[in-house]
Amino acid sequence: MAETAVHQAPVEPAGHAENVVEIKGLTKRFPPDVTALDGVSLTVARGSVVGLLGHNGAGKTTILRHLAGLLAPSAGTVRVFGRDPLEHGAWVRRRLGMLPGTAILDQRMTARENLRFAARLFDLPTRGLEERIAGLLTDLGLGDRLDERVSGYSAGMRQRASLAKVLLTDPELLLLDEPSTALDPVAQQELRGMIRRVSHDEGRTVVICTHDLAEAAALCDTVVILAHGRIVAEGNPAELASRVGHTAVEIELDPDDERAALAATARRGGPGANGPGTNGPSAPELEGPGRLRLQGVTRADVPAVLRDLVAAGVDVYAVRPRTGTLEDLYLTLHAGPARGTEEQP
Ligand SMILES: Nc1ncnc2c1ncn2[C@@H]1O[C@H](COP(=O)(O)OP(=O)(O)OP(=O)(O)O)[C@@H](O)[C@H]1O
Repeated sequence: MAETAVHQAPVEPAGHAENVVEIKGLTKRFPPDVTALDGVSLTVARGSVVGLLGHNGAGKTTILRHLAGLLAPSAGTVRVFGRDPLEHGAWVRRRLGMLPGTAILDQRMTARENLRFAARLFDLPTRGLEERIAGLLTDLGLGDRLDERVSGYSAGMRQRASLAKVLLTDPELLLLDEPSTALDPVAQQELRGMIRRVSHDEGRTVVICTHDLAEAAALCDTVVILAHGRIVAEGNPAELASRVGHTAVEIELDPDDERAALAATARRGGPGANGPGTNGPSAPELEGPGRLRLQGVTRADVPAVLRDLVAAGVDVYAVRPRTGTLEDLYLTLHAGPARGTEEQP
């Protein structure tokens, strides 16, 4: 995509602040009684890819809307390229590209026409524009479909054309709101590859909201897990997954012995057994016929677990420790109390 960048619009660079985004104590209340964000502090380093993860309603999109200067904080501060996006809305928006969850293409136009129209709205210079539009769409795999109406595109093609439109202004910061929702696995994979290219290869900073933990693990340098408008965990995906550690054990046994095995292992584990800050499920679970999973059990507990099983007359065929994943941490963190019932920090 580097060859298309030479035709970029002459926007004065945003400066070299190390953190492209700095959010401090951001709280957002919507009347009458919704607290969408509750004291969120977050920095996004230049060139990094940060994923915002969380259930529906956790506050992810509300963060993006503050970054784009579309919402005013109830409390706290937001800085993008060192400036307040409310005060310097046009300046900030000129340097960021937002792919919202909603459609941004006119279905009646072709992809090429959509980008030409956007270029006029953004007042981009016409010199080299046609080559840039064709180059962007080609780079995003739409080279042979440029002149087809968007209404005939698949969901994956529409998302790629939308990304091309967002990249038209050569933004330094990309805000992507669940870009691969509703895409099939192949289209998701393709879009992910393209996001990786425009972020890591081209050095853009990216904030991406996603429900897809595999996507977060594959794309993000840092993952921020939100629950009820607060950050509950933050770190790089591998580091976060390792917090869960080898705290689960999978036991293969005779399916006829499942009930006895559940009874024999029921007292193992317990709240907090998964490590500091976690309160995950600890009851034994059947993962499939003859496959029992014990959460909150470490390697050191295995001999005692086996003794219990043998005493209960259970035939054990195999015991495997299970490495923690980002998904384990996410599920563990979200097993916490519902909004409004949690303890205040
Ligand atoms: N304009 C608004 N008026 C009232 N409540 C709002 C408004 N915008 C968002 N909310 C509420 O704020 C909370 C956070 O919403 P937000 O859209 O940020 O969540 P999200 O994490 O992006 O969820 P999703 O994954 O469903 O997109 C929700 O309870 C939502 O209903």
